[in-house]
Amino acid sequence: MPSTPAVEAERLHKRYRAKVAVEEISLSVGAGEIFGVLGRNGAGKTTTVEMIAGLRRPDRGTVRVLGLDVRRDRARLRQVLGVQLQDATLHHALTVTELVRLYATFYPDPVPAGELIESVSLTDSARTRFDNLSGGQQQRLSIALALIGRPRVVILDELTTGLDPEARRHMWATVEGLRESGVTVLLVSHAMEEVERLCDRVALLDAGRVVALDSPAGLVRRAGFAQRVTFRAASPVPEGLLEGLAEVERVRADGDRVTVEGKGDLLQAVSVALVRAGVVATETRSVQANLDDAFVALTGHRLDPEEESTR
Ligand SMILES: Nc1ncnc2c1ncn2[C@@H]1O[C@H](COP(=O)(O)OP(=O)(O)OP(=O)(O)O)[C@@H](O)[C@H]1O
Repeated sequence: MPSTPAVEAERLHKRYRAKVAVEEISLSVGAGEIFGVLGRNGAGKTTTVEMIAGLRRPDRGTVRVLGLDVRRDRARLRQVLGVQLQDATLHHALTVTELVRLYATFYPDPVPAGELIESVSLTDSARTRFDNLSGGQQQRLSIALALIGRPRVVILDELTTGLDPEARRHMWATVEGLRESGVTVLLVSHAMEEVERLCDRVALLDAGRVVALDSPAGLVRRAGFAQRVTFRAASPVPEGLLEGLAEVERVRADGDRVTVEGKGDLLQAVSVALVRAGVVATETRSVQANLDDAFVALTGHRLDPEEESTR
């Protein structure tokens, strides 16, 4: 990691009247990283990135972006930092091209309008008013506007909330393109799939604190979670057969339904052992532990409260 981090936030604290939104948060993001800030609604994600962007004053703590003090060096910050926040208030009566041209006037060397619009696949809608764009198109435009000044650091808040699967994949490709051009991305999300796919490292936030910070794979590992293979056995599984495999940590049987937890290539190990023992397995499923499982291990609750009762 280079000596000057792209983003360095130390011991941030923010209270709104009686409500402490951010208790104490410290983050250091390396240049060129895609860094995820993941947590449930209300965990303090938006407040944190607003303080990092210099848009909200922390009650305590400091923030530097590319070595700049975000409160004191605002003019210089504006030239290196692009921000796409939730509920961006844009001029709704302007067309895509008009908005891009307006924002271009804020920067010394803006990306040419046509190129920028093309990069977020809005060329066919260039003459459409903001109001008449779909949700996904509005999101893509707000990202384009965050990128117009060729920023070296970009903050994206709830990138794909409310988008359909195709628009979401499109947005992910846009972020992957940023990685290729060396831009540092701070990505706020409560969608673990998005974070797992895009981010080099992730800070898990809960109740205004960082509860864990690691690569997505590292977080899942640190939570001590296993892969699970489940199947129905047509005949009894010989005792000790699965327990003896190096990949297996735990075996549970409930009638003919067997659940095996373990590591490595568990599915293959279990399948081969069953075939060799002449046991026919049906309805075989393999599930890998994910960030949501890690979040449960660390905080005691799921990322998506609606899923709490269904898993
Ligand atoms: N301007 C405000 N005034 C009072 N309380 C606020 C304000 N902004 C946020 N809060 C509260 O502070 C807490 C953290 O909010 P914040 O928006 O930072 O969380 P978040 O993790 O980004 O959530 P979401 O995903 O819902 O945006 C929440 O309880 C929220 O209700």
